[in-house]
Amino acid sequence: MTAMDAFQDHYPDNVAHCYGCGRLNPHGHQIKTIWDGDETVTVYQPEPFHTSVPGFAYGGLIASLIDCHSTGTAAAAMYRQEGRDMDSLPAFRFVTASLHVDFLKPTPIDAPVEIRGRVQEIKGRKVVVRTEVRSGGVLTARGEVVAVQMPENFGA
Ligand SMILES: CCCCCCCCCCCCCC(=O)SCCNC(=O)CCNC(=O)[C@H](O)C(C)(C)COP(=O)(O)OP(=O)(O)OC[C@H]1O[C@@H](n2cnc3c(N)ncnc32)[C@H](O)[C@@H]1OP(=O)(O)O
Repeated sequence: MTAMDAFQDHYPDNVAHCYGCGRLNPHGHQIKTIWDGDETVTVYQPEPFHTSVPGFAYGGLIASLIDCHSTGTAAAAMYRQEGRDMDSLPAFRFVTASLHVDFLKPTPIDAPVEIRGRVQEIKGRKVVVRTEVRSGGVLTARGEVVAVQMPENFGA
């Protein structure tokens, strides 16, 4: 896999500024998510400034990674279901309707974090994604996101 295979590299410029996943946001996490069979995978290295308790990552960072991993997974899953390339139009754009996180153990800050996602449900404009977060192979958090296709009048 090359970096250009990441879902986020296919986001149109007008939705590529998200703090978690936008490749055009120089201050953001710029996560990169790919397929691994029926699962999706993101690997992210926390920075020292993401600290909560010294030695461990801030929970908001973990939530943010789960969030954007899941909205990316939702878009990719919809393209896959339709048998379409992620660059094809019209674009499937998803926003977060609901984000649930269970923090099971502290997540070390000095090792890469791996997030794996699975699509639980696709129904109309809604995709439910479940995720597991691991550090050094240890499960530290679980997430569930309800992602909904962005309406034309988003924010109106
Ligand atoms: C190449 C790919 C391109 C990809 C582009 C990527 C873009 C990158 C962007 C990065 C983003 C990064 C992430 C971010 O940070 S996104 C920023 C944070 N999120 C927002 O600002 C979203 C704000 N909310 C809204 O705009 C609306 O509420 C939305 C659009 C979400 C739904 O309002 P809408 O009127 O459209 O929905 P509906 O009523 O027709 O319902 C539809 C279905 O959804 C279900 N539902 C709704 N709400 C909830 C809820 N709270 N819990 C559980 N389920 C909920 C509902 O039951 C129904 O399901 P069902 O009953 O049919 O089963």
